[in-house]
Amino acid sequence: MARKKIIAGNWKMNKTPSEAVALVKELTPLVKNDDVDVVFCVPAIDIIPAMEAAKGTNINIGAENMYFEESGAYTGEIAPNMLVDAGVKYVVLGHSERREYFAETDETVNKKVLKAFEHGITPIICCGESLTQRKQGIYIDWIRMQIKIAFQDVTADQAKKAVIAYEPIWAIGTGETATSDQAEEVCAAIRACIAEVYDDATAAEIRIQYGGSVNAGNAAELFAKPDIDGGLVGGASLKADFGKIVNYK
Ligand SMILES: O=C[C@H](O)COP(=O)(O)O
Repeated sequence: MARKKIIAGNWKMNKTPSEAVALVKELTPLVKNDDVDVVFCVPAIDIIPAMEAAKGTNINIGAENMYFEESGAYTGEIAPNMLVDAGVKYVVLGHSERREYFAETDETVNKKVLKAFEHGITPIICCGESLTQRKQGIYIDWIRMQIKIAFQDVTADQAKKAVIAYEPIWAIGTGETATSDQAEEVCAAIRACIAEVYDDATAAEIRIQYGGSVNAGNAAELFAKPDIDGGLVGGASLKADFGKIVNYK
């Protein structure tokens, strides 16, 4: 069975609620494509208005983060059942910006992944190496470690539904995209790692995205690779270009 592509925008810390509604409306006619799962991961305050604006369209609204506790004294955090109640089906977890600026670790990412599955939310689990790690030639080992920890105690049935986003840190927001061969090498290694941890059937089903300066000009080549099942798109998801990325063929 062929894997359905999943192309997600990660808006990061951009767009006020009213701007979010306007952007969803602007992009709605441009991102129609039944062959692709389309997700807009938006700031927490934008989730409800964006969800309302996306009603009746093929756009899924996702979150950019979530906490791993159910409720309580965690000022500023968003609980999983808050996302569920708002209709959220996808959540980005372990983005390199969360790891760099907000001290997220592989262990907290794992807790969040388990909690997302417990609540029926599909995690988009981010991994990726720094430029130094790439130059040192240790990037595959690094990413395998990130994956193994992120999936600790995750069952094969859950893992099949997960989405992994391979995002080399040196390619994020820099305009420097990994070549399609570089991206495919790592996405294939991630799939092999999943096969080792689980089995071939799980590896065949899990979807792996590439993220890092994806744009309308490079999406088709990246998404044509056998182990790349779509993209996690930052900057280009905030403009009409996102329509071209979703309709890359
Ligand atoms: O989550 C998305 C990535 O960080 C990629 O961002 P970018 O497309 O702006 O490079």
